[in-house]
Amino acid sequence: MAKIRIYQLAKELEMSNEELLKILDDMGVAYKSHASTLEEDTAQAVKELIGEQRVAEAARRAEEARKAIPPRPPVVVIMGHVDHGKTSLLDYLRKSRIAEKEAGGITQHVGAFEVKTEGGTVVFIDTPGHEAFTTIRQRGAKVADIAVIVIAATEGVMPQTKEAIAHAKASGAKIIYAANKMDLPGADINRVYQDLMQMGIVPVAYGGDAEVLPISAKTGQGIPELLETILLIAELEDLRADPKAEAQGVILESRMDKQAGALVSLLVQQGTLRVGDYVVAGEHWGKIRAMSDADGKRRSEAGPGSAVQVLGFSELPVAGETFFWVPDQVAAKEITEERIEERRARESQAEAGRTRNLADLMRRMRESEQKEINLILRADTQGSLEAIQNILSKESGDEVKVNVLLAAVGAPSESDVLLASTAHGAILSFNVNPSGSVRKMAEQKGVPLQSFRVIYELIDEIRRMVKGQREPVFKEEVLGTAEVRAIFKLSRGTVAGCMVTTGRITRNADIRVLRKGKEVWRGKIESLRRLKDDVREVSQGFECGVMLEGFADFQEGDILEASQRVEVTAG
Ligand SMILES: Nc1nc2c(ncn2[C@@H]2O[C@H](COP(=O)(O)OP(=O)(O)OP(=O)(O)O)[C@@H](O)[C@H]2O)c(=O)[nH]1
Repeated sequence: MAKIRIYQLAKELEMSNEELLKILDDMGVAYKSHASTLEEDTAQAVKELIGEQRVAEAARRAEEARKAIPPRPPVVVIMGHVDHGKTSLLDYLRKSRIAEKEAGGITQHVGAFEVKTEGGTVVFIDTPGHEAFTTIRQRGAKVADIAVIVIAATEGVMPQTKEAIAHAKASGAKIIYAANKMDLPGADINRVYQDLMQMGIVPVAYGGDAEVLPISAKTGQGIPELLETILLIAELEDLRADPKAEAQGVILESRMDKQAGALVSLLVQQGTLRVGDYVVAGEHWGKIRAMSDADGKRRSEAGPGSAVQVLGFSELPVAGETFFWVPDQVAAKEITEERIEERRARESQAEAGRTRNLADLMRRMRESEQKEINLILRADTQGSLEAIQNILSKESGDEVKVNVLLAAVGAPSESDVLLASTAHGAILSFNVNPSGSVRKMAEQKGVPLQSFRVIYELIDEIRRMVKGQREPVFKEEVLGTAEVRAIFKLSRGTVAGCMVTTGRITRNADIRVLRKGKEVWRGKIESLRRLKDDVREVSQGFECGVMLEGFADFQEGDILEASQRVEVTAG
């Protein structure tokens, strides 16, 4: 930057000459008038100073605006190993709130309930376990701010405790550990401490920052302290929500009732939902006709942190879907229709884009410039897990970080697949084989799942992932060709009546339309039929009807060439 006069700089910085002169005075810069020239580095220093001041001012305003938004209650989910007392804890909490009300008060299940204490209100998600929680997370919604991991102090950390911790961590929720069943003679909080430390989680009692609280879901011992800790963490998290904003939140549950119709439970996270409002959730919309809360009371409005059951959806939205307010029916219809169309388009591409193996995952990571590899490790023994993790810790580099979401003994489970699918990760197993149903689920959800028998093969695979050496190489394999013999214009589109002249045509093949040897179009098949039936493939010598996605200008004599991309396994 060359020399500049003060009034020019003031203009450039969009400020008055007086303001700039004042700043120059503060900086001790000498000048005669606003027409004086500034040295290049002085002008630069002024610019930087003003830049900084403006950033600070914007941050201050943003903070002020945030502080003007009222606090909201924390939302808590309870997770843990089977039989460690999740349901009992929820029951205790639910009862303690009912006891405060008049006897005989009705309660209804609306997916979440509030517990009011002197220190504030806490909202508990009413379904124990991490399946429900993960289904919600799968759709991208963050519902719980805090996860309470229940660990029976009679047993200590068990396999599902680890899974629950992994799920909670992946969701970004703050975690509190509740050592339960402390009323039993066999309970030992030290066992819980030790087990957690083995996982690298250091309890406050040992100088770490993991809150581990002794409780009994049976006697209620320690539960007030648990609630206090939840509220303390909530305060530190400074959770806020604007009741004046447009309502939005998460669908917690939905079911069809023979008499009432669609019963949908939802949690309002922002804004205030009112009877008469229109909302969209996923591909469905509703006009709220009535709302009721966990006490069975009719509500005309529900603010942030309220869980309510609503009437007014004609079809069931999926649990975990986020919902949001829209102004009217026109908007509701248009948005849901758009979404349905988008999904259809995605589905037809899904076949091609689905992650099938680690190489696919790598490619996707590179495309999205993801710098972390999320892994779930499963092995036959604790010893082999430790060995793998030891080597792994040396592989994690600056460029790509290997993030182990869960390392556990035993075969990969369906819950692992959910976790990997939400975190866009892969499951690697050593000396343990996933069951058929787990494999199938992984396939459906596009989660790479690979088993190894030799530790070093597993490590090599990860090394390749880290170094990005596993650039997949594809080649195009021609499956067959078909000749267009007749063209039918139907209401649903144009169908090319074809004869398969060589090889075969498959439903999900890539198609090139060749006219006089030249490619005129390239894309996918919309529908492939033999006689009246949708088929997956048609072989040489048979006739078929083909509709293409986005191409209808067939001419008799056009050749459809079907091919598929196959991965050439690099050495
Ligand atoms: N003595 C004692 N028993 C408890 C306590 N908490 C739970 N139990 C008992 O432990 C058993 C399992 O408790 P649940 O609350 O059903 O455990 P859960 O974790 O919800 O189990 P699942 O729903 O099967 O995953 C029940 O028999 C409870 O009565 C406790 O603090 N003290």
